[in-house]
Amino acid sequence: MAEHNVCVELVRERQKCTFEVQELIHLIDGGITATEERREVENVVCTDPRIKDVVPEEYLSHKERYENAIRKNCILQEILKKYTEKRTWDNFRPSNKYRISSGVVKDISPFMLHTGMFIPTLVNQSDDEQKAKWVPKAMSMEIIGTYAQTELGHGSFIRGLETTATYDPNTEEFVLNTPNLTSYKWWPGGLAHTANHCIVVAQLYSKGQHYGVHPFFVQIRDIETHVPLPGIKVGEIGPKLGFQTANNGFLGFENFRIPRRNMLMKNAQVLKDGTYIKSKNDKLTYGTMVFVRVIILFDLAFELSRAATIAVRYSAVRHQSQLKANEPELQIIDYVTQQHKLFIGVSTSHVFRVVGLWLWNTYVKVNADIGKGNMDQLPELHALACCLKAVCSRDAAARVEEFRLACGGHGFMTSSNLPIINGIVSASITYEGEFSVLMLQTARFLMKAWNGVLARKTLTPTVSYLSKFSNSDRVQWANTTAGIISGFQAAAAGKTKEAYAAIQSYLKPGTDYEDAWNSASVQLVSASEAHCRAILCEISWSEMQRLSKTVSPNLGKVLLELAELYLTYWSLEKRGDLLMYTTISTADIAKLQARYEELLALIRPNAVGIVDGFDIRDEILNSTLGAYDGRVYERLMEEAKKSPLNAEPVNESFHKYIKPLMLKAKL
Ligand SMILES: CCC/C=C/C(=O)SCCNC(=O)CCNC(=O)[C@H](O)C(C)(C)COP(=O)([O-])OP(=O)([O-])OC[C@H]1O[C@@H](n2cnc3c(N)ncnc32)[C@H](O)[C@@H]1OP(=O)([O-])[O-]
Ligand SMILES: Cc1cc2nc3c(=O)[nH]c(=O)nc-3n(C[C@H](O)[C@H](O)[C@H](O)COP(=O)(O)OP(=O)(O)OC[C@H]3O[C@@H](n4cnc5c(N)ncnc54)[C@H](O)[C@@H]3O)c2cc1C
Repeated sequence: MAEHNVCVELVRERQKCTFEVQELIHLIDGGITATEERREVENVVCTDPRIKDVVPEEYLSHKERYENAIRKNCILQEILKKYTEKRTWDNFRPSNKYRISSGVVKDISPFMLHTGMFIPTLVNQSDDEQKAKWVPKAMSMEIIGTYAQTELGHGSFIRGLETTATYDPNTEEFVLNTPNLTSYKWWPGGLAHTANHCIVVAQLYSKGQHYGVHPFFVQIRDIETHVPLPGIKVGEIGPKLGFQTANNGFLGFENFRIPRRNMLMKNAQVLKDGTYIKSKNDKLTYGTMVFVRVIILFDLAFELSRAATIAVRYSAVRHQSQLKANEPELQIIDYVTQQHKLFIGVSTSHVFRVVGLWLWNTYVKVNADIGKGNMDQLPELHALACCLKAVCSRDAAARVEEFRLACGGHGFMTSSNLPIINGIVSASITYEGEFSVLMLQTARFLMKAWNGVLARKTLTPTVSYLSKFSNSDRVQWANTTAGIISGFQAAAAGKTKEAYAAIQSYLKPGTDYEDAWNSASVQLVSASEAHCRAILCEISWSEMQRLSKTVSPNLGKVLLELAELYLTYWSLEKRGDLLMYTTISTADIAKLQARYEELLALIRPNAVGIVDGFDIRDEILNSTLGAYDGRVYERLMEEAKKSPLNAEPVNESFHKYIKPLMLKAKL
């Protein structure tokens, strides 16, 4: 980046920085080589002239926008081939390399579900023979797929799906049907006009018996002509709050036949004669969702880092109002209320990344155990993935909205990119398991764990703290990071105990457990949230502490400040809980508040350096407000001039409508 074009405010901010930004970049990427590899890919893609839009995508019609997204994503796939030649799914791990997609289209890629869910499902749910047949074709994009589970009538309640796959032993085929309107698949990304294959989750019937939902590999369009195959009704579901280029679709089947071996058979099988062989655990069918819930934490960390970069750089460039008479207007980043809006979002991005890595490692370990036939840790992984996905997506959406508000009016401009990021992040609260639904899954686990506490059993690692805080005494508070973590655990234990007690109190004679559960469900969600916050605080603090020891003292100090800010911010937010479940006093809270303000001041001089550490190229930020050089006003005007309305000084609607209206007014 040419430093001479950079605005004076950002030059000054960068001079103030107390740590080596490159070191932070390498830490986030996972090493120097990873940074170099990522930058190489980004450089090749972002400098390809075919990728640059002449007309910004938001001015295109819905149809043009999709076509443009497809054109550019095909170029991306072509370029990426060179870099992913040696890649097999076995060596997959979350990486910053994949964020290049945001440098190609501002909104979501129509191929997102192909890589994000179609391939992972083929890899994790097919038997070896199926894998060998399908995975290479999917990896090379010889076939393009999606994941079709949700229907018009059911999304959360998977057992309620209505699409049927009925086995016909005479032809050794499954017959797929969507018997009514509500059984139409609805939502899958890329399903409408992009994919020629999909994983269809359908109710399995064989020999007159119903065996629940199972995944099937289904070709829906002709490979050559792309025309939907006979018996397939497919189309697009229309514009949404975001995800405009994701090509979400609907899909119906009318006696559509697929070979028996198109049922994904790693876990359960249907033999030629229709005999059903049960899976070791029927929840393994839900495996792709667990995988994606884990990966979502990295996506959220990335989207937060984009929004943070935009809002922090803009706040350093923007001047507004005088703090003291006769003095220049302040950079808005110097208002402490602005720092309060910004820095927690910056720190949250780091927290999600490090907790995401911890969750990923847990996922890999549990999956390896499952491979050896040991399912013991699956419930704990499921409970963790559910609450972390739910809480982190909701927090990320709140932080992105705060970043948008922190940019005042300009944050409302599409050209700031904050509205598009907002759409992307808010969708994640709903997809892959809706917030409350997932929180209640974790609550189920917590209720079982509380039964374990009462029976004095040894609990699994992530809930073992419940035993420690099982009595009614308020926990001794200490104004230290260890004290804060312990306070959050005490709150989680207290809320778990109360939700458990609430269920018991609703369980009067004649009341079903399910009704009592429903009556207590607000408290159950609250217990899940508290449990999740305890995990976020404990894991992020221990991980950031560990990382701080692997870097230079200057960077280590910054990492710890960010981690402590996160803990302190949430202690203040949740002071009510802490007052209920610990001995925290108003004087302790005042000390926390003072420390929080101290941390804002400590982070302030490094704020621009810290977001530079996310190392997000301008083409990936896509923002008039957040570019590296800080030329905010020039960019806003340049982008405004691209409005098609500015192509002519007088729009024809004046002569057609406004002038006649004015003339009529004269009469
Ligand atoms: C880019 C955008 C892409 C988006 C894509 C999508 O959105 S794709 C679409 C994404 N769609 C969604 O995400 C839909 C969200 N909905 C769901 O995932 C499920 O319907 C459900 C989990 C809510 C309920 O399922 P259910 O009615 O079958 O279950 P139940 O409540 O009766 O519990 C029975 C037992 O099973 C356990 N268990 C459950 N799941 C798992 C698991 N994954 N692993 C392990 N275990 C699991 C549970 O803990 C319980 O154990 P317990 O306590 O008895 O020991
Ligand atoms: C942008 C986007 C992309 C998507 N992509 C895909 C895709 O590629 N493939 C795919 O298959 N699906 C996809 N989906 C669908 C998505 O997975 C579902 O929308 C999601 O799982 C929620 O289900 P639902 O829409 O049926 O909501 P509902 O379940 O109808 O939720 C409505 C309300 O009911 C409440 N509710 C429901 N059940 C319970 C309960 N048991 N207890 C308490 N409250 C409850 C919810 O909390 C919510 O407040 C996508 C959705 C979006 C928004």
